[in-house]
Parts: sequence; structure tokens; C-alpha cells
Amino acid sequence: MIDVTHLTVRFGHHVAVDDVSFQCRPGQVTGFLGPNGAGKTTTMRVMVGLTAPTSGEVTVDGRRYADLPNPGRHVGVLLDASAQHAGRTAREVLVLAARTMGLPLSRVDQALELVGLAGTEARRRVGNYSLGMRQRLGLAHALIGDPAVLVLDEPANGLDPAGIRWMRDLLRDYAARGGTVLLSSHLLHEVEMVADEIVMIGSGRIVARGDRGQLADLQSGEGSLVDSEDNGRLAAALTDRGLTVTRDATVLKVAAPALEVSRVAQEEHVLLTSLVTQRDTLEDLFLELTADTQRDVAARSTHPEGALR
Ligand SMILES: Nc1ncnc2c1ncn2[C@@H]1O[C@H](COP(=O)(O)OP(=O)(O)OP(=O)(O)O)[C@@H](O)[C@H]1O
Repeated sequence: MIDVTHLTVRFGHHVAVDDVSFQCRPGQVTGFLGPNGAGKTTTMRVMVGLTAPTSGEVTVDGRRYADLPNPGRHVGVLLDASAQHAGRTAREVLVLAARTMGLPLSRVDQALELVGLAGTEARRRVGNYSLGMRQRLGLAHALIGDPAVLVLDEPANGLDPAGIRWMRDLLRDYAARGGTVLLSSHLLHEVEMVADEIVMIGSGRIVARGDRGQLADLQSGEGSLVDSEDNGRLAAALTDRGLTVTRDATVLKVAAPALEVSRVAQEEHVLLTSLVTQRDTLEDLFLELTADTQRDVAARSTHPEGALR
């Protein structure tokens, strides 16, 4: 179990993590989702004792990381896959880890096998590895001590689609056997596919959290896509009734349920040619909740359309 309690991290005047609290439970994969610069890595660095909190704390199974005896046996960490010494082979990296943790060398081969780096791959220098291979090695390094908790920062970066699926299955299996997994990503899809719980962070603050069902309840609602024999008249009638209408290609997008749209069309004697319910996706919610922290929104307002061309 990971407990993050009122965690705040300031760098000078910049608040990177602002009063963040959440838990990661055993048997679950918790997805830590946020746009670039949201504070995910900083939070994870505090978890493993690499960054000091300004206030608040993080504990793993009730203890701070620094107070864990032989922490690699409790918490497997993958923060930066490229941080390994480029001149060492994968095998050497894992042998060193095994020696440091007091593990039998048989664990090295098991870990290499587990991440698909056994055989000649394991004898190549890490400097010649692709990013995906480094991520695999990072995962082997995190898993070698057979920890009950995994803290993984963007572990899918650089993996090919088959590798992403492999990692997803590995993490699901690990959680199913009672492990606790915290996995960060800036990609909603990646988190959605694997996480039981999602913690969304933007500008250092938690903006939403819950399982998929709970997040679905937060989604702001239902809209409709409608097409008719006279979209101009229908749009005017809908707007007159206070509904928000936008044109989406040839159809109208209305912020109201289909039944309401259909009633207005009937009152106006406009024949509908199609009417489809459109629910907000989790992605809409994510973008909405982190809108003021999305760099692309900021970039668009600084550089109005066309200014960059
Ligand atoms: N050592 C540091 N000194 C100053 N500012 C820092 C430091 N580390 C992180 N920051 C700032 O804190 C904020 C959060 O950064 P962090 O790396 O935690 O974000 P992130 O959510 O992991 O982003 P990404 O998805 O881009 O990795 C950013 O504005 C970053 O520039």
C-alpha cells in the first residue's frame, strides 16, 4: 500500500506538487495520469526518497522509503529507463542489483527471461539498447527483488504495441497476485487499458480520481449529434431555448439529450434525418479538468491559429 498524504513540493517559488493525497492499494493498478509537467515524476521521486517533500509525506506499507530495510525488496522502481550505465550489459546491471539486494544470481536469469531480454540481448551494452529495451531492463531491475510494490514512471515509453500489451498483462498479473502498482502516464488510453483506479493530476493538484465508473459519473453529460432537412432553422430554435449548438462538419452538435432535441424539432416541424446520442469520453473529462495546464491550449492562445505557419 502506498499512502500519499498532503504532499507539497516547492522548487523555489514554483509549486510542483500542491497538497496531493491519494492511496494505491494492493491488488490494484493505480494509474497516475497528467499532462507534461503536472507533477507525476516529482511525486514518484518523493515516494522513493530522491526528492525531499516541502510538507506532507509518502509511506509504503506504513514506512517512509528511506526507513525500509533493503528497499529494493519492498519497492520496485522504474523512474528513468535511460539512467542505467551505458557501458554495462543488461546482465551486469542486474547482477549488481542482485548483489546489492542480497539475492541469488538465479534471479538475474529469471528477471531477464521475464522481460524478454535473455540470451545474447543480455550480453549487449545498455548504450546500444533501444528505449524499449531499456524500459524492459528497467522493469527487470524493478522486479528482481520480488517487491510487493511497483512505482513506474511512464514505463510504456518506447515500447512497441506488442511490448505495451505484454507490459499491461504483466502488471495486471502482478496486481492479481496481490501486488500494488503505481504507473504514471500522460496518455489516457494507456492508463485506461490497465488501471483499476485513476488519479488525474494537473498543475500539481489532483483534479479527479476514482475507478472508471466513478470518473464516468463526473463526466458532464450527454450531448447529441443531429442532422435535419433544415439545420439552420433547427439550430436557431435550439439556441432560442438556451441550448448550446455548434456545427460539427455537416451536423449539429447540441449540448442536450436526444429526447430534448427531438422535442424541439417536433415543435418546429423540422424533420430529422439522423439523431445520435454522444457521451463525453474519459478523454473529454481529462482535457476539461486539466485544460488550464495543457501546454497545447497555452500554445494556441499565445500563437493564434496560423501564426506558427
Ligand atoms: N528539480 C527541479 N527544479 C525545479 N523545477 C522542477 C524540478 N523538477 C521538476 N520541476 C518542475 O516541476 C513541475 C512538475 O514536473 P514533473 O517532472 O513532476 O512533471 P511530470 O508530470 O512528471 O511531467 P512529464 O509528463 O513531462 O514527465 C514542472 O513544472 C517541472 O519543470
